[in-house]
Amino acid sequence: MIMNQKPRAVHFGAGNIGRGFIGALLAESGYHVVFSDVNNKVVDELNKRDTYEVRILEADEGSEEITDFSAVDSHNVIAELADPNVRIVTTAVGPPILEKLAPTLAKGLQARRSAGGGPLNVIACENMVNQTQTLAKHVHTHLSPADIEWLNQHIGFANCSVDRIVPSVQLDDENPLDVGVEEFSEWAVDQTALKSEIHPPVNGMKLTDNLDGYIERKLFTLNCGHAISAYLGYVRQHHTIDEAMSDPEISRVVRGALHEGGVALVRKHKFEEQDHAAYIERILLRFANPKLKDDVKRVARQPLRKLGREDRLLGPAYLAQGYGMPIDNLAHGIAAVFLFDMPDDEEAVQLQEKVKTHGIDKTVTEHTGFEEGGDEHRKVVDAYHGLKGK
Ligand SMILES: NC(=O)c1ccc[n+]([C@@H]2O[C@H](COP(=O)([O-])OP(=O)(O)OC[C@H]3O[C@@H](n4cnc5c(N)ncnc54)[C@H](O)[C@@H]3O)[C@@H](O)[C@H]2O)c1
Ligand SMILES: O=P(O)(O)OC[C@@H](O)[C@@H](O)[C@H](O)[C@H](O)CO
Repeated sequence: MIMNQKPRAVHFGAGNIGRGFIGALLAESGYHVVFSDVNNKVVDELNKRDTYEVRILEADEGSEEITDFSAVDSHNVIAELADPNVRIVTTAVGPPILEKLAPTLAKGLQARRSAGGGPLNVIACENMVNQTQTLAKHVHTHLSPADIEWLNQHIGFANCSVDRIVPSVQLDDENPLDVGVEEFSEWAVDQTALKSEIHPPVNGMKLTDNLDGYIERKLFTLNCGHAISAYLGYVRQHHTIDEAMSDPEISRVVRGALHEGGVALVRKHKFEEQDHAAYIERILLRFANPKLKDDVKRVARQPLRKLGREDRLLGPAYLAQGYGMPIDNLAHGIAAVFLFDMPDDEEAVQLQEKVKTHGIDKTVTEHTGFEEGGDEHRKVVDAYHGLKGK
């Protein structure tokens, strides 16, 4: 057992958001952060070095120095999870990875139970609705009923919404761990699901009992506009999001889509109209940040996930439709997803194969739920043909 009195946090996924946001906040808040990653190169670098920098990529550049971290590969993380000094477990690995990570987390929590370890909270910081609950379900499949009972009493699984644009940019720094981020950040956590107080409190973590509002506002606005700018950017051969947003045709569609979804979000969550309009404007400015150099391919990654019914494109489209609002710009953005032809993205390859084999009409129906002959289906397919011809 590791006998260090300092509170520890285990964070799975030492990538962009792991090093650039969640891990950095935990370290700044007084935790020793143990990163767990399957990438041995990152694990070695994290163990070799004492610090890395989080560089703010804005007109007024600044940087934060992150210290007090170590790293383990997934085999050694089980002992870490049993350590009573570990108070919080976070992930930022990508939604499809949570199922793969679950057996290890289950073993670690079993080891914690055997060691008589105390409560802790698990928070999956992934861009998808209720991912911590999804992780909990996967973990349960690897546990006995008695373990699950113990888990229900001692381990909080709290959903969250996490927002900070962290591009995959290789900074020309000497330290490969350095990461570039935008200044803005927001991390909202469902406090109703916590099983123990988060102590020490994490700077910048907002505890809320209205998480649904935060999740939908962020996913259906920031990620919606981001995705549309990326897919249209790809079609119109732009390389980065800021470049795409400087294309008047793209920025018009993105702004239009955010307002279509926005009207519905304001109604559903009873947001103040003016506040939401300001939220949209702030997001458009964030996209235009030329220092981020955020690759359209990163933002467009995994198009099948992004076409999920509760995700950033169809989520706001169905919401707007439900309130009888038009969805012309959202449909335009959705159409562009079917043109994302990226050989090194497995989901893009699958989608392109479907379009080739079944044709665009059927593929749109399968992935959007819009019936052939319906207004929404026609809008998406017409926009697809219009974009394809460009
Ligand atoms: N980058 C952003 O701007 C941003 C912002 C908010 C939320 N997110 C979300 O955060 C998550 C991660 O995104 P990212 O941009 O940091 O991706 P990334 O690819 O930079 O990082 C993911 C990391 O997870 C590691 N990993 C993969 N499988 C693993 C496993 N089984 N165990 C431990 N580590 C594993 C990878 O090696 C990689 O280091 C995604 O869900 C994303 O939607 C990203
Ligand atoms: O991470 P994804 O693939 O779900 O989405 C790509 C980007 O839109 C996303 O990473 C944003 O940069 C992030 O959500 C900002 O908070």
